[in-house]
Amino acid sequence: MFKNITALVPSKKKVVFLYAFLSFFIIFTVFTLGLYLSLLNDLDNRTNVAKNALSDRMNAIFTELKQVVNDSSLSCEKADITRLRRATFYSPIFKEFGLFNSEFIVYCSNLGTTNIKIYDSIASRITQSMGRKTVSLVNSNTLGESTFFAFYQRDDGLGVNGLAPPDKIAASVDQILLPDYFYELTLGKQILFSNSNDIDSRVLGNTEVSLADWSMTLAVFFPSSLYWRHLWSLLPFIIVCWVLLSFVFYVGHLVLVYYRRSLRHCIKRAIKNNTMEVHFQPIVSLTEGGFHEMEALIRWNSFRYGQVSPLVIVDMADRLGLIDHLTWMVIRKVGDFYREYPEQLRHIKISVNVDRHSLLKEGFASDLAEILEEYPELKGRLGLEVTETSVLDAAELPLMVSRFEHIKALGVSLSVDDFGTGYAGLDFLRRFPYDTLKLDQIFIASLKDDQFTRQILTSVTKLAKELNMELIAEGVEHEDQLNAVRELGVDRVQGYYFCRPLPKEQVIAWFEENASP
Ligand SMILES: Nc1nc2c(ncn2[C@@H]2O[C@H](COP(=O)(O)O[C@H]3[C@@H](O)[C@H](n4cnc5c(=O)[nH]c(N)nc54)O[C@@H]3COP(=O)(O)O)[C@@H](O)[C@H]2O)c(=O)[nH]1
Repeated sequence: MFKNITALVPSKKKVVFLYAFLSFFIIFTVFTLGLYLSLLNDLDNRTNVAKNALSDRMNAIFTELKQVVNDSSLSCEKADITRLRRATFYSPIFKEFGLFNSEFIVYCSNLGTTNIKIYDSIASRITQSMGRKTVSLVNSNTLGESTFFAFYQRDDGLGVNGLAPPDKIAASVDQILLPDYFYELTLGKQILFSNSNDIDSRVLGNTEVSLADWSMTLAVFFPSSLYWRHLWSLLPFIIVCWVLLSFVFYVGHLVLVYYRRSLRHCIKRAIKNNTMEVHFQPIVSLTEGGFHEMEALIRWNSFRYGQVSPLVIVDMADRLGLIDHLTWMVIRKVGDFYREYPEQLRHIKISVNVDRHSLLKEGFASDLAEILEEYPELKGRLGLEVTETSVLDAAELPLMVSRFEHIKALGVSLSVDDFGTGYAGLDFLRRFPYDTLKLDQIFIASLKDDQFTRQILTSVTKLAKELNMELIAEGVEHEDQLNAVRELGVDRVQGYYFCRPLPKEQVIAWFEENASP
């Protein structure tokens, strides 16, 4: 048995390993997934910032073009060329400026006089655009490759174009996205700038934004190398969190183990799992010389705490709000006892201890009625022993009387337990329709030698007889006590003198041994 139980309890090494594994799994999942989501979020944010920067750059480009055209005229004199050269020199973006007329002929550039016709497609885009501005990728004579051109035309037909290397446009995006992300900037269907061919690993995510005014699209890619780099840099932090979480789990485990081993938790579990036992103590009738009654008493042998006193069980059950559970458990066990030994218990009444506060509860009598339905063998044979542990207030008195009537109507008898130690006085007896009065063992112990106790018990016995109540003397341990009780005229006796509370099989054996021939 012990071997089996200890085999079920994991060793400290196993527990530590389990929590270390569990916390590693949690920390690893949280960090890997969290990092992935946060980088995706960063990708979106930075792409939007890059889009705004690109938009600002485009606005700056046209502010510059407007400045150039406002300083220019339709001539291409030396002074005009010098002005264009100076503008090129000071421009952070443009490498060349050209002036064009209303026929879209570029007649002057910072290199000198020219006569280049702007493509019709571009010319029509300029005329159709809002504010007469457009951008395009055109093959440049100067650079000998496809490059970026921006066009602006004033209302009077004088226009300016500016040539800029694509990387100057992309510089605004570079500052925001590099070195983490790769991107591709397209103008219409042509690629203006791209470093996506340099992607060194798998792409884990991508996002795309467009600047509709300029037909530009910015596609940004999130490479797995970025993810692994970040994860690697988080490693010390991951390890610290792993150790901390393992520690928290382990401490939580110790607290849980401590709680589960506490008496409070063990009692709670035993009541809920119905693992407590009930012992039975016979009550002997002196005149009839037999026994027709027993008291059911809770017993619990805890694996951890050994034999636990019923006083502790009852007190704890009360504090845990499980006192009614306990009562129903005992009553059901009494019902099971009747079912198991129908013959031997045919004429035996069994009483169960009940907390007075339980009786006052609204649902008590109906719950009791349900149990009586479940166990018909209890009808007419079940008794409840109530200890008066506190004074009843004005509101409780009539309530208690009605509860008593309800319970008695179910065929259940009622006894005052421990009479003389609680709040049950003589006046109390007159008010409540108890069937039996149990004299507390403290009185029985001093009955033989104490004149005062004898006088009290004589009056109580007299009153009980007047009220038609049965009397039981509790705690009779010795013959002289038995004689004193007999002299008092008490008929029923419970005590170690006759029998201690016994498990069901033993009490049946005791009955069989002590049955009158
Ligand atoms: N609400 C519930 N209360 C219960 C239940 N089971 C028990 N109890 C109450 O716990 C108190 C202690 O009970 P226990 O230790 O079982 O003691 C009982 C007897 O064993 C003891 N007894 C009987 N004869 C003698 C004797 O000759 N000498 C001696 N020293 N003790 C003896 O008396 C106790 C019975 O008391 P009572 O109930 O007042 O008749 C006790 O208050 C129980 O009521 C339960 O299921 N529910």
